[in-house]
Amino acid sequence: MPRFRSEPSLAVATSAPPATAPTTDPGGRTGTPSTTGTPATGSPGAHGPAAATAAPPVLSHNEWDPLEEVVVGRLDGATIPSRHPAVSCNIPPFAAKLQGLAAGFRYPRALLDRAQEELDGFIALLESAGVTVRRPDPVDHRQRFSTPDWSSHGFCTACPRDCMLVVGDEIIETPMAWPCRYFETHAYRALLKDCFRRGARWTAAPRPQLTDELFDPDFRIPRPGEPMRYLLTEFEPVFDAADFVRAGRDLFVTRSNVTNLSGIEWLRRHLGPGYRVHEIHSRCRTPMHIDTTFMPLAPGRVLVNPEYVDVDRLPDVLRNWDILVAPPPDPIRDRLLKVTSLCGKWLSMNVLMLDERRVVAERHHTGMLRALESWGFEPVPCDLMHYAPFGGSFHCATLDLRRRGTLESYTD
Ligand SMILES: NC(=[NH2+])NCCC[C@H](N)C(=O)O
Repeated sequence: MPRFRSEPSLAVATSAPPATAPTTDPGGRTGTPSTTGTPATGSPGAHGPAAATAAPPVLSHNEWDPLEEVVVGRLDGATIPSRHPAVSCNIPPFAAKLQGLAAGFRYPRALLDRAQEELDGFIALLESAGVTVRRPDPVDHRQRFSTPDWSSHGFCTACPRDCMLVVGDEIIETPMAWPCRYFETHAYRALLKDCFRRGARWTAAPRPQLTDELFDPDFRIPRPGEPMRYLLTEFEPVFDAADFVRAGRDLFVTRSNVTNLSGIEWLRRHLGPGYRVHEIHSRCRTPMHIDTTFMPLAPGRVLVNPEYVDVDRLPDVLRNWDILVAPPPDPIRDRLLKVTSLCGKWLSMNVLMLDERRVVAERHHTGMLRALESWGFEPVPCDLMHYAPFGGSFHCATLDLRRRGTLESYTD
């Protein structure tokens, strides 16, 4: 039976100031042989360029090992998404109206400037913590593109978390359901090719057709109390990377309006018997992306959204985990932000772990900062609230390329 509201001490390596290397390089049963993290561990300059020659370009097994290199999104060229049922059913109703009117236009300066200022601060914070920051190339997302079946404008590259999934030393481009995101990974081609050249495994899931057969024409958002419904059919596999989170050999996924069961099955088969993929049922009626619902923060510790997750229905593998119930988000009063956010209020949960103690969290959400502290984490407050019109916060805005650690099972 899961325990609730754990005491601070559990499962956190209680050593050392967080900036130093972890005391144990968890003497794992099953490290990936070619990539044992040992050489760089403990050397003072392990984060810096000096270590770059030895470091594998892509290696990240979970959401909490010490972060060494990360991709951070970019706002340049951001364009209001083209009209599509997969877009409008996943964003708050008022923002959906505005989006319908302004589709294909650039985001207004008023939204860009304040988000950019916060993004710059976030990047500075990561760099000051010794993390190498990589960026996508700037792209003009107003450009139209087409396939034989449809055409669309682009969207933006604010959220690298959504279009690429890192599992161990592999980086997977995911088959996204929003037509406006079809070519999103092109902004990362220079980065991907560089990682490939230096030894990463680079994969793209089968490119979806995104024709009408994928979208249920009778779909409407279920009312409270009605059974859950999803926009997507099983016409072909689609998924966003951000519907998955990683905890070593276990991955957790939410089925959503951008991730269908075929998409989950594709990834399960692709990863093979070395991994287990567990579904987390979300009660969110417009589900899209797991990282405001279920966020593993440390070995055996997961932050859950009490509105979306029924803690009594979590997969059995979590029975020995600490279930940390997220406190209510602090209300957002800024009207412009409220009507333009593409996200719900639970972005307070969208935190980024620097290691299994230090957690970058939104300065505005004081309830969350306090809760993290009471659970024994060290919150690092930062501002990124005005990024919400572009699709997320700290977790969405990043993609960890390298975290120092080995492949472990945390559920046995
Ligand atoms: N990786 C992301 N872009 N996550 C954003 C999660 C947004 C989520 N649909 C919400 O509204 O709360």
